[in-house]
Amino acid sequence: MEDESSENRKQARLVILELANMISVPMALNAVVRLNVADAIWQGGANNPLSAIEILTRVLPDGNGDAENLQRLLRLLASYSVFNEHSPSGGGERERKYSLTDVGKTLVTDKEGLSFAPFVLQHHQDALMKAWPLVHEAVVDPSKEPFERANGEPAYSYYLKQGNMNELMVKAMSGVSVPFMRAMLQAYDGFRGVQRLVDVGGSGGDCLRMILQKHPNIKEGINFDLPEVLAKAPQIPGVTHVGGDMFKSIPQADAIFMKWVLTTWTDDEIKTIMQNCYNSLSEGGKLIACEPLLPENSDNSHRTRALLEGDIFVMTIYRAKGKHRTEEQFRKLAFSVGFPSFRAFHVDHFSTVLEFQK
Ligand SMILES: C[S@@+](CC[C@H](N)C(=O)[O-])C[C@H]1O[C@@H](n2cnc3c(N)ncnc32)[C@H](O)[C@@H]1O
Repeated sequence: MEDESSENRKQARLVILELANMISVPMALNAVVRLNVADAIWQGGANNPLSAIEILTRVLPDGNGDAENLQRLLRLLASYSVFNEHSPSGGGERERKYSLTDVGKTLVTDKEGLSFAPFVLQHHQDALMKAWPLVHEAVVDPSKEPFERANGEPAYSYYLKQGNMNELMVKAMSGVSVPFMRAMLQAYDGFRGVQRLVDVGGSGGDCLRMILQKHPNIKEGINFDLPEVLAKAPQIPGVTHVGGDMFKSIPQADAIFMKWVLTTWTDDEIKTIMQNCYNSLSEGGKLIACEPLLPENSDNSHRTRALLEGDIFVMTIYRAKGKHRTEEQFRKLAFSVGFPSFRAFHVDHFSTVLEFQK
């Protein structure tokens, strides 16, 4: 019989209870995003510490709402570094005040109307939430992903049939992709000499717009995505919209850009996409893909956890055999369709630039 009073057992019981209640964390995050708490605290850069009552009067100005319950959410999220908690007079429930940490600031709406908030909302919509109790089914039978089991069809086609889901997806992608692209374009100069660039799965077109701004040598930029997605995408000077299916063919180019596209598909599907890229590239042309890159070793760092969590998200929502891959797995896939040269540029902790040259 184990000694339940030993430190090891106490720790073990604590950790399993923390894990069993972990759902409180993303749902609390989703709640503060729905309430628009980050913008309420930020107030044009003031970021002054505010009590839950003060925040509540900003997010629900009609005077309704429960400040104590808001504070319970803020406390939990302070323990995950989303908010700083200030208790100037050593405690007391009404004394606690909250400001935004660097993590919390990612939820603040910027001048372009973007932030990470739509990504949080996008991940917690009803149709996606319905898939999560079915994760074990991806082990029992991976022929159908949990999202499809729960909703009767695959995620992308489901989004397209629900206009608001498609719009939220585009907004979520822009909010996450724009800051990444700023960092990526500072560190990576592989677009030099490119004249005709196709962005495969370009969504709202932000990535392409930013690449063209930085590299005026690119004379022609093509946003290639599903026609239904492009129908909602804004017109951007210098960018042509071409609707199509990357599994059939991709417009000719001397470089192809692709961000967060390969990850959601199976190995066989990736080979088809990469083969179509290879066929459409001129000799010496490049496929520049930005994808999450899984580390070889498992540990408890933020990076490894964020990438492993994203991997389970892909398995649950997009394809039971779609996944985050290691550098070596990408190298093998690329060689198998004929790309002789491959380089990885580590410009970000989550996504890596993978350059495949024909
Ligand atoms: C995860 S989003 C990435 C969007 C954008 N590249 C970014 O990172 O901000 C994947 C994109 O692939 C597009 N897509 C899905 N299936 C496609 C297909 N068969 N052909 C072309 N694009 C497709 C989706 O519409 C979506 O815009």
